[in-house]
Amino acid sequence: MVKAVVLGAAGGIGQPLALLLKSSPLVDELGLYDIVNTPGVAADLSHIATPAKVEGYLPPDDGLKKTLTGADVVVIPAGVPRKPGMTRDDLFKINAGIVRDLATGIATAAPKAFVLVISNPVNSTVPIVAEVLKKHGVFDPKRLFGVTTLDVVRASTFVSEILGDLSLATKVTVPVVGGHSGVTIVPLLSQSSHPLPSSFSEDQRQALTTRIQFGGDEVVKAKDGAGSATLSMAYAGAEFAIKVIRALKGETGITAPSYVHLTADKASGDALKKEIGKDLEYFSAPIVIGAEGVVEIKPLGTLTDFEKSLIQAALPELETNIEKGVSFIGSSKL
Ligand SMILES: NC(=O)c1ccc[n+]([C@@H]2O[C@H](COP(=O)([O-])OP(=O)(O)OC[C@H]3O[C@@H](n4cnc5c(N)ncnc54)[C@H](O)[C@@H]3O)[C@@H](O)[C@H]2O)c1
Ligand SMILES: O=C(O)C[C@H](O)C(=O)O
Repeated sequence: MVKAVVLGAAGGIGQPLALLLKSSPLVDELGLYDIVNTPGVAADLSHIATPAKVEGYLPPDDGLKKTLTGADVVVIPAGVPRKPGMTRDDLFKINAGIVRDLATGIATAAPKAFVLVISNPVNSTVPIVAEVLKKHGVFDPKRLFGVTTLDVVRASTFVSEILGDLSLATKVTVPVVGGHSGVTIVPLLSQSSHPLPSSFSEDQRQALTTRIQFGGDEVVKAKDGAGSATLSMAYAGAEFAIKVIRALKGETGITAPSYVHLTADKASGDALKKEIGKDLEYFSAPIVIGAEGVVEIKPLGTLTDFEKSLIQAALPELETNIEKGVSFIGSSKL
């Protein structure tokens, strides 16, 4: 039996994500929580002829606790999205408190659940969840995941566009490492499963890298004040959540990208710190997931000089973002 929960389930990401989870035969129970509209979303989804039993709760009457009780996987897309001109870090002011409060609920009602954080700024919200769980004495770094799948989905799509064959998009894999904001998003195009054409110039490589790093801004601009990526994020979030559920159910060797605490697997986490030359607490990389959570953080491997420079450019911002999340909980009363 697998119970999946979406916190922020009535939102732009939450609704299509809940739909995709309800569509999966791997989900037996689906708990939906938001500050608005979840009874309606749950009633609507509950008519779909798939096995998952759906329930929706609002804050009154211990709604968060009721949603989380028995959860195996909790996905968090709660919080405000960007408008044009904003950075993800600009969302910290509002989203940090939302994520803190939801993490407090998880710490008490579902301390063993796998927690998948979508809310931005991911580089800081993941540390916030970790610090809350630590304060409650229930932090297991193997079970906490920042969702960076959308960066990898974008890289697959953009590379397959360049290869002139969108049908390749589901087959092309490009590791994207670092974090989830601007320059902290580091695509490793040299490791693409489908190499770029040999005629591809350095300028084109730079432009493609920038497009992957700032893909989110493309959507924010196109939505023109109405929010950021929701549908592609729901697709990516469901892809990641389903992989986690398959691992929970005992499937081995599942690999997925995620922004994780580097003690989640000490040996490979330490090796990665050596590769990047910095003692960072969190980093995004392809990871192997098992029934207990993170099994291994994959090494970056051989990088081009350009990719090495991208990693170096990412580190200061990542460090600042992590510290901001950690100190927010350090100073807050739970
Ligand atoms: N990790 C990624 O790759 C990625 C991609 C896209 C968007 N995001 C982020 O996801 C978040 C949500 O984006 P969206 O477009 O769905 O926004 P949205 O405004 O459409 O939906 C957010 C939902 O969160 C709910 N919410 C607010 N406070 C809450 C609380 N305390 N408890 C429960 N629910 C609460 C709102 O009622 C709303 O339904 C944003 O922070 C956005 O930046 C991350
Ligand atoms: O760009 C955003 O603010 C949303 C999300 O992080 C994305 O990458 O699309």
